[in-house]
Amino acid sequence: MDKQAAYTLTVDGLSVSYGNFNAVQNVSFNVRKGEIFGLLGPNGAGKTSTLSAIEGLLKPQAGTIIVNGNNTVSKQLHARASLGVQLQSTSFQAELFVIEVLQLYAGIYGVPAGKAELMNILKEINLEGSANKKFGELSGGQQQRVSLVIATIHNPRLVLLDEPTSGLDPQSRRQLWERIEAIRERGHAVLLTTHSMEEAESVCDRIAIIDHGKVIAVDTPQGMIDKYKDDPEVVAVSRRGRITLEDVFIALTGKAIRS
Ligand SMILES: Nc1ncnc2c1ncn2[C@@H]1O[C@H](COP(=O)(O)OP(=O)(O)OP(=O)(O)O)[C@@H](O)[C@H]1O
Repeated sequence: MDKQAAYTLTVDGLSVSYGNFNAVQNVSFNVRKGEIFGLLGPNGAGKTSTLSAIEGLLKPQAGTIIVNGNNTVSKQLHARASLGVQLQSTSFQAELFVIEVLQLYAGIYGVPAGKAELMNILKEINLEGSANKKFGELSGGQQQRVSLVIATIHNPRLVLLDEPTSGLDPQSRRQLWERIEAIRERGHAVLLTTHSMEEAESVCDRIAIIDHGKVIAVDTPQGMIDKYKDDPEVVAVSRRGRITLEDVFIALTGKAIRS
């Protein structure tokens, strides 16, 4: 297998600007088939801008993005069809019943699922009892569970998740990790952003740390800990006597809170 075929996503030399401001600068990384890849970075680092460029919502100033073999510019529709994106819950119509939201998106993605199959999907996320509630009546975490199943309803090769577990209770977060791992088991890939170092260590096969629009490290979570564990700055920020991914992250990106 050639190298390119092993990758579900290739981002090469990506730059994104808003006016004169360069939010993403020459960012490159690959996500392999069957891999959960985490993009970590402080507030404003450029994570969402990177995801938006991969989704095709932002036009990059420079760089190439290949999704499942399709260039996002020259083969935009093919690239888009290989992608599942978790939408913010505010993107859904609050007045629709939950089952109708699923019906709507199954239709948009051309998934031939009848009511019984959609009810099964709701059962998987323990929301079968809410099928006839309005979407806007679900709690934030329940809405998030629905938005994840919608992102994966067409079985896409690459799923993009922007802070998928923020606001979820521990039970829902564990269930979501399991659903993300099930995507990997199908040989499909996940690119997620998170501020939870625990989440990155628990579910990500590899991570990239991005800061001020640039990738500063790419490795497995353990590989990153091993590489930096003796670095004096990492040791200095360590709080618990053993080096964690959070210690490495803070030492690499600095202690200052971002404006
Ligand atoms: N539409 C926009 N117009 C102008 N600047 C923007 C726009 N969207 C993002 N930015 C800026 O680009 C930078 C990167 O933002 P981005 O949302 O990609 O960061 P992020 O890493 O996702 O941050 P967070 O962790 O806070 O979600 C920030 O400085 C932000 O202010």
